[in-house]
Amino acid sequence: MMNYSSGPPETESRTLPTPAVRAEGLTVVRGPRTVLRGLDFTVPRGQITGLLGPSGCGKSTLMRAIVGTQAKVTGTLDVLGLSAGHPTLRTRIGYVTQAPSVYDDLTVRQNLDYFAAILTLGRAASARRTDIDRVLADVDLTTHADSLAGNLSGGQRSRVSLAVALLGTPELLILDEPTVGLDPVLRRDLWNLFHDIAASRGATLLISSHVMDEAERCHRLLLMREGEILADDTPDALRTRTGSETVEAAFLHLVDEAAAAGRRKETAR
Ligand SMILES: Nc1ncnc2c1ncn2[C@@H]1O[C@H](COP(=O)(O)OP(=O)(O)OP(=O)(O)O)[C@@H](O)[C@H]1O
Repeated sequence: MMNYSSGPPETESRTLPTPAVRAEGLTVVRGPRTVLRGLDFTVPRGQITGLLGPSGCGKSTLMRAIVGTQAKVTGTLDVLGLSAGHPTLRTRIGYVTQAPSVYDDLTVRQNLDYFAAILTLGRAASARRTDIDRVLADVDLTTHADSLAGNLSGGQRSRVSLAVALLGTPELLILDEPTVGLDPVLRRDLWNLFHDIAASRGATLLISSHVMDEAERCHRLLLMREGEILADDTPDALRTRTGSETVEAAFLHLVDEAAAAGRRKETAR
């Protein structure tokens, strides 16, 4: 079983003053529904934190709140020591949504140049080119730089989206289900890339997934269900605490535990 719970990122997080994300009583209302209910958690710096839970539990909503694009957010939500949505966070956070934001009729390099120009208005083309060459190498797409995005495979398109997010050398990367629909080899390659990014530049990655086996690849986990955090721990600690072989079994154990606690509360009324 993979174990990413020890090593340099842990050491780094202990020496840095503030967590990458700190939430207290975080609540989000969407339409008539309270989608996130009073969440308390932190995301440590320099590590990969997996945000896992079933479809519809509120992962994307939480990510949007952290990035600052979600309305009706109450409670405390600090990101890199500032209030979520603070204008100076714009270049310090990279965000990849579920739908790859790539223009099919542009080449990979043209896509990156377009987003680089938006990110820092008025920047010289030669400076943009340096950044573009760097992120192309980061995601291993240098040889596809002049291919039309529309002709790329699903995994390659995901890597173009990731390259866009890496343009500003972000301290915090928020990746919403980046491996969905990819084959096992591409998924493994992308996870290796995420670990490279965390290790080589000390970046913090918050990665959502509803595939529980991806949990084993994270340093820490936030397990969510129905708008609440069920657990905030390392994969090892979760397995040990619940006496489970896998994070999936630990998750199911916690779901049963929460349901039993709910029933006890009802009976006591
Ligand atoms: N615009 C909206 N108005 C009202 N409710 C919404 C809106 N968008 C999403 N929701 C609800 O908010 C809840 C959380 O949605 P969210 O997309 O955050 O979940 P998720 O865990 O990311 O799901 P998935 O894994 O399927 O992407 C869902 O129950 C959804 O129906």
